[in-house]
Amino acid sequence: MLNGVSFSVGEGEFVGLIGPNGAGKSTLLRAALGLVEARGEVAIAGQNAAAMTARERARRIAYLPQEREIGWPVSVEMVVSLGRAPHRPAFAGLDGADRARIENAMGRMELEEFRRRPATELSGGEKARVLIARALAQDAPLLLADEPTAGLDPSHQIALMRLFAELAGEGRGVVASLHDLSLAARWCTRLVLLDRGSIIADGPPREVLTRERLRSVYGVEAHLAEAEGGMLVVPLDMAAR
Ligand SMILES: Nc1ncnc2c1ncn2[C@@H]1O[C@H](COP(=O)(O)OP(=O)(O)OP(=O)(O)O)[C@@H](O)[C@H]1O
Repeated sequence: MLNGVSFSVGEGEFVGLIGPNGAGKSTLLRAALGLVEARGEVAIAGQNAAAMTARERARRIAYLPQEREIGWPVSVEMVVSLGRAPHRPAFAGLDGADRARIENAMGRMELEEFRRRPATELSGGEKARVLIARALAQDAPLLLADEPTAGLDPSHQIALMRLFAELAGEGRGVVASLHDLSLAARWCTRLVLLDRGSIIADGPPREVLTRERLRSVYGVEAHLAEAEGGMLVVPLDMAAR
């Protein structure tokens, strides 16, 4: 459940949605997509999202769900190409521009060598990259990603955060829920901290991530440090109750 949550994402912002398990991060992303009933209004570029068709919304918002299941043993290339569906008339084939976007998305996620493999036969992290590539192929101005780094190795985690920062730099809005606070602090332009369905803090990473907040919201003692490229947040132990 969310209580009176209100926030907006501007072009060029890479927002990290952080907070403990059950804080409401997924619910907030799903409410923005109209997947859960929400009292209130979701506007995209000033237009009411509830009044849009699913196709119209999908052209404006790409979504990476938390679940990484791929139901059918279709090829990686086929899964990624589904990202173009909202842009094509029903039953129409892919045109050159669609193919270029699919290739670009697969290249960015380093999936070329997997293109003919059944997506169901990949490892957990590889599947995650396929689903991220599908969301990239959707080429929407707003990208909502639910725990996009879950299951990725350190190199692919950094590559993903770098890519999302680049997408924001190109003028898109990116919102990603994250549990790795160092990744969030180093790559996001802004953090929104949720706890029990409410926004506790919203601002630049250094302002949001304080030792006191990590103690009161996450219940952990953490070491905060500066390192090359930004802040480090290392949870050390449970906070004393
Ligand atoms: N379909 C649902 N029906 C009822 N309650 C739900 C449903 N989905 C989630 N909730 C509840 O809403 C709250 C927020 O859940 P949500 O999945 O948004 O948390 P989260 O911050 O994404 O957590 P996590 O870090 O564990 O993924 C939780 O208390 C959860 O039990």
